Amino acid sequence: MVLSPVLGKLVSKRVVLASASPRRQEILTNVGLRFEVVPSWFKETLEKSSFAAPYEYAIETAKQKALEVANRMHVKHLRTPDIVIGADTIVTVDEQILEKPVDKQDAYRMLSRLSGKEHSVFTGVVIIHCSSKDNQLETEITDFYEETKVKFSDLSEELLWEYIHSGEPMDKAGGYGIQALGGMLVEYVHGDFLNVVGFPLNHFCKKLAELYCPPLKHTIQHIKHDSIPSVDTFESLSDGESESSSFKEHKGAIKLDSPSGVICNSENSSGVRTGSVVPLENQNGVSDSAAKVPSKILDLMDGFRASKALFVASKLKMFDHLKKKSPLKAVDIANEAGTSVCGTERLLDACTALGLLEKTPQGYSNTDSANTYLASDGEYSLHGYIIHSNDHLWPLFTHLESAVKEGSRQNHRAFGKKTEDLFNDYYQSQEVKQRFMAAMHSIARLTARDVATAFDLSEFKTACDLGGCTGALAHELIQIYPNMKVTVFDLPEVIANTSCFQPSEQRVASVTFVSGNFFTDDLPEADLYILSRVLHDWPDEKIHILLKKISAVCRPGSALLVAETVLDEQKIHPPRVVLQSLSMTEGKQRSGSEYKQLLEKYGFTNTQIKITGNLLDVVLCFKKSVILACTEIA
Ligand SMILES: O=c1[nH]cc([C@@H]2O[C@H](COP(=O)(O)OP(=O)(O)OP(=O)(O)O)[C@@H](O)[C@H]2O)c(=O)[nH]1
Repeated sequence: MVLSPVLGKLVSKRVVLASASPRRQEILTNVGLRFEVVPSWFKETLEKSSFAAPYEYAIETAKQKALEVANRMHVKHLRTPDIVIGADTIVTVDEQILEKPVDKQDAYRMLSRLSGKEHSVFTGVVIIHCSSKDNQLETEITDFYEETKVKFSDLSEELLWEYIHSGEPMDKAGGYGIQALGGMLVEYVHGDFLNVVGFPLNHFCKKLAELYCPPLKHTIQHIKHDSIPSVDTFESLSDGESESSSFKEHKGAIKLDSPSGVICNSENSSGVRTGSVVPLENQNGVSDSAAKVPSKILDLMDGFRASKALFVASKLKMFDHLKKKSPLKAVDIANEAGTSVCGTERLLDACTALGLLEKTPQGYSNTDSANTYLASDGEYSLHGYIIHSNDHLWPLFTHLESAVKEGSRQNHRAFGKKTEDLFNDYYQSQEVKQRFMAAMHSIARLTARDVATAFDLSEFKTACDLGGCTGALAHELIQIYPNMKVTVFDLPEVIANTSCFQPSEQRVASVTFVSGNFFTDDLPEADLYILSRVLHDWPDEKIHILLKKISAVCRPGSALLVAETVLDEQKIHPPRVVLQSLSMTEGKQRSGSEYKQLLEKYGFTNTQIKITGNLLDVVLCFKKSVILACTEIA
């Protein structure tokens, strides 16, 4: 797949499309980009005459649309998006800019102007990279435009009005949709067809390639030729390893002596310095191998060190110490944590190199995201899940080779216990139980907003979160839907331990905790059943029992909401989830069509899937074929 190097880099980013245009959503979905849709509230009212060229107007409008969304998300939500994409399409004819018609007369005015003539369609696109510094939104803006020429045939009055009465022109720039009925008006198209439809995909992909996988430029002067041609076609992206610098285009600067040649340093997208060794004997000529710095492979090789550094710093509560007081010197943190000064200093430097801490002559401080996600007390802290990763997943993954050879989970090797015993263990040992619940709570807090708002659930008066653990999602649901009452149904051992996870100002009456086993006990009544991060963990036989039970208690019109990460149809994205499968649980991760098929088997139809671009995606389906309109919340 030629797109994979770019998509691979975007997969862990929160990408937002600031557009309500269903065409833009479809075009970007078709290439496999994962994104959220947050339509812009910016009104397209810029003064056209103040722009020297029409494309400048389109770019500026696209920019304002995207900035409005970036600012709104930054202020309203805790997670600033990483990338916001905005676009604006206009038509120009006789030096006039045409946008969407406001009514049928306006559509008539536009289309009769276009009749028998060639016109231009411009789409301005902006890609905004966002970050948050001291709670301020920082942006880096890349923009471009594309022009396509379109010629209409002579349109008779009759044809014009027939087309206008079809209703198609109303939400389209210039008053026509080239991809549908409006295609009959067109004599020829010169340029990118999708640009007319609303999004110049080809130019966009090239721009992403420039930003994320730029060609590796030799910075060593005595090499005569570049051994890699510059990337000016999208096709040349197929080499997943030729990625070496970030969208800020860091130029290599440092030359180091090496026994085998010269090391030319540059920075890759994660800011990590990489070096390419150029054999001395090739320095007067072209060396193919010299240009290929396998930075991705090097990063993968070193990934375990980074994970473990994060785990240990979390376990030793370093982010907590620094949240209470900063900057702190290594010696102060070592005293607090009861660790060696030299070891602590190395760990703190490693965390700084990984972008988790900041280092100044006064000492170390947390970054904003360390304060939010790594300190253990934050509302959205991932501390619980990090400790679970260290204490439970890490030992399992050290036995990955055996897991692959034997095709089974390695609990016996990692913990000296069989899977069944270990599962029971979660609910026997208080410490393990709390650790597991804290891990589940971490993820549930972080994902609850996305899950609760993926669809408009306001028509459901009662919901039951099966395996809802600490009730994190339930509390989010009642915040967003004040008329909803939610029952959290989980094992008695879990329910008995939920008190320490409850929000301080909860509306007690709206969330009820009920103990039970969803495989064997009666399920509480509800209009909406929820299975969040449940299905991927269980083998088919168990899923059969569970879905059969839910289907049996669901009244027609009731719904089932499944929150899981939905794999792409090839089942290779997102990589985080593909890697999760290596834990070798008896369950499995599924693609959208697999979820749809599975749910249909149990009488659930009208399946809608919302890819949130975040940790969890959401599938909503309804019992029997009752059609209920569920609109997405922006
Ligand atoms: O042939 C076609 N030409 C144009 C379109 C659609 O027209 C609109 C253009 O409007 P705009 O750029 O302002 O975008 P909006 O739809 O208002 O969405 P935003 O939220 O992004 O402002 C666009 O939807 C094109 O797809 C067409 O479909 N065919």
